[in-house]
Amino acid sequence: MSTEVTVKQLATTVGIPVERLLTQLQEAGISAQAENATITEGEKIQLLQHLRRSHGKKDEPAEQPESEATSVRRRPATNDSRAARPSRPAPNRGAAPQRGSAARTGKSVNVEVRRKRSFGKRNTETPQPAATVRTTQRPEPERTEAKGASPIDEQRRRAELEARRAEEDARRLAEQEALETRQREEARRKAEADARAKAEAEQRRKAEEEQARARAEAPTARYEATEPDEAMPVPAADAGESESETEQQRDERRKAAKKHAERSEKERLERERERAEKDRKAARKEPTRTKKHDPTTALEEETSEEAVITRPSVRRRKKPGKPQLQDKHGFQRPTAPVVREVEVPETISVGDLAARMSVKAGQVIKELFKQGMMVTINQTLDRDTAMLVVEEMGHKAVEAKEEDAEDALMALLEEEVGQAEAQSRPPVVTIMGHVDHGKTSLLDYIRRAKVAAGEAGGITQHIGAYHVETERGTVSFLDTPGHAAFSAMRARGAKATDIVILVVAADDGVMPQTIEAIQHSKAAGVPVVVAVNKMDRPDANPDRVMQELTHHELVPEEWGGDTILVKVSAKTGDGIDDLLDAVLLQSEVLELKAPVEGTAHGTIVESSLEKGRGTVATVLVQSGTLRVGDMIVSGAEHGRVRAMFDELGRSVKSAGPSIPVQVLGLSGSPNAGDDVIAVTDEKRAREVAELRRERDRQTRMDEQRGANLDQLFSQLKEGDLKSVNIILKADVQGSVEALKESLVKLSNDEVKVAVVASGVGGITESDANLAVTSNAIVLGFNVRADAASRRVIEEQGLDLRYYSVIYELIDDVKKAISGLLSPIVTEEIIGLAQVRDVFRSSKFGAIAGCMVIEGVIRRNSPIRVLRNNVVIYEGALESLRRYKEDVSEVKNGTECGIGVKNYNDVQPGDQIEVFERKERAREL
Ligand SMILES: Nc1nc2c(ncn2[C@@H]2O[C@H](COP(=O)(O)OP(=O)(O)OP(=O)(O)O)[C@@H](O)[C@H]2O)c(=O)[nH]1
Repeated sequence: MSTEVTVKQLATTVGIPVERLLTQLQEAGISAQAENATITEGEKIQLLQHLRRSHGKKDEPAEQPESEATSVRRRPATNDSRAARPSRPAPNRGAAPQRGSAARTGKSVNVEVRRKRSFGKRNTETPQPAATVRTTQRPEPERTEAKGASPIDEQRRRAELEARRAEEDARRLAEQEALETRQREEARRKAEADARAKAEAEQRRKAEEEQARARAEAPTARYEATEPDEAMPVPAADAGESESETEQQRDERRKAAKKHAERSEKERLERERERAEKDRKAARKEPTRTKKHDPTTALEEETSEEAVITRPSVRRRKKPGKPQLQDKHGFQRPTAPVVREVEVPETISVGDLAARMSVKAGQVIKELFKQGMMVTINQTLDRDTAMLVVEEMGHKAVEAKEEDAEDALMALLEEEVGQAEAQSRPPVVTIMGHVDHGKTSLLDYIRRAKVAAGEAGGITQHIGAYHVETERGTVSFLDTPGHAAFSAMRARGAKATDIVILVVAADDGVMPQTIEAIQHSKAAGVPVVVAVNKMDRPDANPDRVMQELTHHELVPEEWGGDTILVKVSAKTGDGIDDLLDAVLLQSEVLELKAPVEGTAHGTIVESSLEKGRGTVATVLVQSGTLRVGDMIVSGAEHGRVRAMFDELGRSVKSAGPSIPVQVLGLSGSPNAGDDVIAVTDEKRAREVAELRRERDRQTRMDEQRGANLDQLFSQLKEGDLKSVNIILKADVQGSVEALKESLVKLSNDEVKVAVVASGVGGITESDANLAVTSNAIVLGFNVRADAASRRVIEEQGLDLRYYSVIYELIDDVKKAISGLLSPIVTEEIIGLAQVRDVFRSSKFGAIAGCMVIEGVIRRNSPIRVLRNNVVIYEGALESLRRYKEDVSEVKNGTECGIGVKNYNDVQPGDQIEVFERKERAREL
């Protein structure tokens, strides 16, 4: 590496004009005439020495001891009276360590300052250390003795200036060298890169040429094959063929290569552009996501999390969308009809049913129209109709199992009963038997009260319940008219009876209703205790009774069977204690138990509406304890227990298991056999009651429709089949149930008996209208038709009949449908009197001051007392007076005084009906 520089370069380095440098060179004796003349290293030193000399500096030998780092020391000694201060080092010099030796003699201080300059570091850093070293080897007048203030200072300043300049020169030279080196290095690298690029291009071109040649012609290929290892001279080898052709080919190849390069470049640029675009998008998303994750506030964080969570989910949803779209054109209509399983609740609206079948409501309406029903979209359908529609429309209908308020209540009750501790309870006994075999007399004897005597026709009509305390224990009795009410209660799911006492008159033996009673008892799984009654009668034949009973699988114990049989007389009371013993023994065998504490649960034995008292329901408590103030739900009714009475009319506060009580407070009359449940919550009671009411309404509608359909059926399809439609009203629910059951059973192969409607209370206009539409006979049992209904009945020519004896009513219907239309004795009302006031007479008791409003009142005719169109008493007249005179009859529109025999409870507002038994032809 040469260290020679031109004059111009040196002038530039030193920072002086070229002319001046040339002059200085000439002065120094260096022969450099032009600016591009070279100056050697030696000449540089020569110039330097000349310059120093020209500035009056002491000439120092050029040869200094060689060292990597030259130290220049200065030891200025002063005898300054003041404290000597170290001289300030030049800014571009390294900090020199100061070492002061403080030798104080009197007031004078000797200060020695030593400076040290080091160039070693720069030398090592510089790529060309030789030049630098040489430059730094310049002898400098560093050691100067201070002699006198002014010349010494001047000399030092000059020396320092000179040194600085020399140093500057050296630095510039070093920098120049470094710059040159860098430039040379760069040039070299560039040359190498160019050469490499050229070689690569040449190589590429050669490869392309080879390929082209290989494709083009074989001779060329052969030619090339002769000189395979000559890479660069290939074009020259081509020149051997034809110069112009080669040139042309080369141009073409070049063009092709260029095109190819351009295409490659274009593709590359395209790829880069795409990549850049992708990166740009990613960069755009990235800050958003990081921003969302930035938890500056809790709310923001939450929001951002939501966004982060929802965003991919949206994408996820979107992704599968694409194939779906692609597949869309492949959609095909289903080839087979879709059959759905439709759950049908108890009631459902047309609209809801359509929705469950996934069809339009119009289709359901159309279907129903086809079946003869005009409905609207909001109309409610019962389950049967809805299921029929579902099946008709080709779907599968299943009954929906719904957990409604009633189910929930029942579940709760079962749970409570299951948890409560069960205790022994009294047996509940039902007395059954044939007519007049002595059921009422037996119960009466047991209760020590005379009830039988006052009953109309000598037959039990009201279904009651009583409990009696005997010396041997408590027994509760249900007094029912035969087995009809018993079976009606059973039909409602009530199992109120534990033991049946089957009364068989010893003088009469087993009769048809005795057999029916046995069958009902067996069907219910209730054990039977036989009471062979009327043993006091001389013609009593208990053996015959036992004999007949064995035909019906009741074998008495004394004959080796397991049936307890007790011979009694309701008249004399003989054997009654034995009968009660037998009942209690049977109950012990049955181990009857029920929880005493907890929610009360029972059964309605009977219920009726009484003026001033509202609904009066006889409830048999079966488990728990019913208390006054309890909220109860019974059938479709509910209410709070206002008061409770026992069978003797005494007010009671509570009733435990197996105890019957009369309950006041229900919202309406429930049916015999309906359950009674005490609930804590009135809301729940109302819900359950409403649910059941709606169900009952639907059932009634079905019943009505069924009756009409039957009639239609009998008229249109089977001309031979006759249907007798009946509307039945009675004074108490028990009678309604018993009559209904008996009437329906009268149906035979030729005639069908249908009870279109039935209920408790007087016959109303609505009943009459229903009778018109359903072409029904109206039967009143101990009830009467009000004025409005009578008008309708007369206008329409309907058949209205009143009865006060169950078996008369049933027999009438029975005989009528059996074709026994022989004239029979019937009742005919001949007069009606309205009670205006009641007077007390010492001789006759209560005397009713009346106005005859219909017909005629006759002295010797039987009468009935009506209150709110319900018969409350039946008997005879004690007295009939007009102006204190006894008269035999009083006509319509006349006032009179009536005394009722053995009855003193007549009240103003009551009606007294006078009737006669007349013989007339059957109309049924
Ligand atoms: N001699 C005698 N007569 C009796 C006895 N038990 C009942 N009677 C009479 O038999 C008749 C009918 O008695 P009831 O008690 O009304 O018979 P019932 O079975 O209740 O009749 P229904 O209510 O119509 O089912 C009455 O006249 C009673 O006086 C008895 O043990 N001996």
